[in-house]
Amino acid sequence: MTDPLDAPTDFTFTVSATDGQARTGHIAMPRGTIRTPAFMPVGTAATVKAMYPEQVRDLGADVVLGNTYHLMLRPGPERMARLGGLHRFMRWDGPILTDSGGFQVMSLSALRKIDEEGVTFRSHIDGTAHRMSPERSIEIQGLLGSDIQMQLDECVRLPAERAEIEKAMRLSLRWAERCRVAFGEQPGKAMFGIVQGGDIPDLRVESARALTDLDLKGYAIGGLAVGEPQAVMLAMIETVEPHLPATKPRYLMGVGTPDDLMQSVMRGIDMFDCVMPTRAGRHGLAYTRHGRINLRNARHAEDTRPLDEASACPAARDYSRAYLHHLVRSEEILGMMLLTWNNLAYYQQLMAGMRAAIAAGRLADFVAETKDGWARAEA
Ligand SMILES: CNc1nc2cc(C(N)=O)ccc2[nH]1
Repeated sequence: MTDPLDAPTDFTFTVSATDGQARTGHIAMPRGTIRTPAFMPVGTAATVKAMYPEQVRDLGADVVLGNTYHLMLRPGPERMARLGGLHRFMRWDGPILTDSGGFQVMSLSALRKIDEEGVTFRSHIDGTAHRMSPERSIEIQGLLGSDIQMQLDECVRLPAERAEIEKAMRLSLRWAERCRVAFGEQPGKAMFGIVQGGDIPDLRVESARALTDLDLKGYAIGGLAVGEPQAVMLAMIETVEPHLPATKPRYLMGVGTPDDLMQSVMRGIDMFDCVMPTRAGRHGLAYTRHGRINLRNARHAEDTRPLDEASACPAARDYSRAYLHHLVRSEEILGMMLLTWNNLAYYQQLMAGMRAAIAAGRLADFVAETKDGWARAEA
């Protein structure tokens, strides 16, 4: 938390160095500074699962993501506001980015219907009916106390026909304008638009150009990491990037693996969120400098080495693989906690490494060295 006396009053993005298409810099906001490229741990239901907020901060995260769909269903936006907002509720005093809820309505709820006005759906928790318009999504994100709010959009799973992708992209553009009006002027906060258009280049360009005309504070690339190969995802980033303002942050939603992050940073992405490190940790998978390790595998049963003796993270440095294997096989809660801690620490170390490499003009070397470390998997 920056000193209130000199905390910025607005949302400003500064690029301090570039290396090819890659950028490093920071977003200054009243609640704190976000170093970019940034990875945002996902705090779905007001918690980064299996982590204390102090740990999330200590491992280098500047910003966390809250899921509007989950929080609007439980505890509810008006109750969250009465309790002082999401920051106080979950004891996170840095910036919080909230998604609009649209993606999770489509992926989690039953009986959902989309029309011009918004989306109607039933809660996956208790089956109650809910309706969310662009205006209500922004209102909910405001009640939560969100610092960076996302427009309501329609994300189409791939593969899909052009007609379906085009219809959803144009609806999302109309909803972007409604969200901009609903958000109004909130100094120190931001609303990001979301580029849609599936895997169709001309629709991606149309979406990016139309959103740029709205002069928003940041631009997300949505509609990816929805079943397409990495090559298609990267091609869409390359298609969209030239049509987004270089002076605004670019946020790639729902991405990704460590390799996805590096390939996307090289193509000009500044912000990421993904459940991969936290979800994988709960399933016994560890991301390390030596590649991904499945601790459920019997080969770790008597391996006294830690995951990474050179890591600054105690979960990676101080516990044997044999112990982690035992915890995972025994389905002990501590196994989920330690591997989640390790994975988030690795993701933040990767982002910090890329920020430094871009500043030094050696991102390509950093990427090659990182991939070489994964390839030299230990015996
Ligand atoms: C895990 N993949 C993923 N793709 C996403 C797309 C969106 C979107 N709004 O297009 C949001 C969240 C997403 N998560």
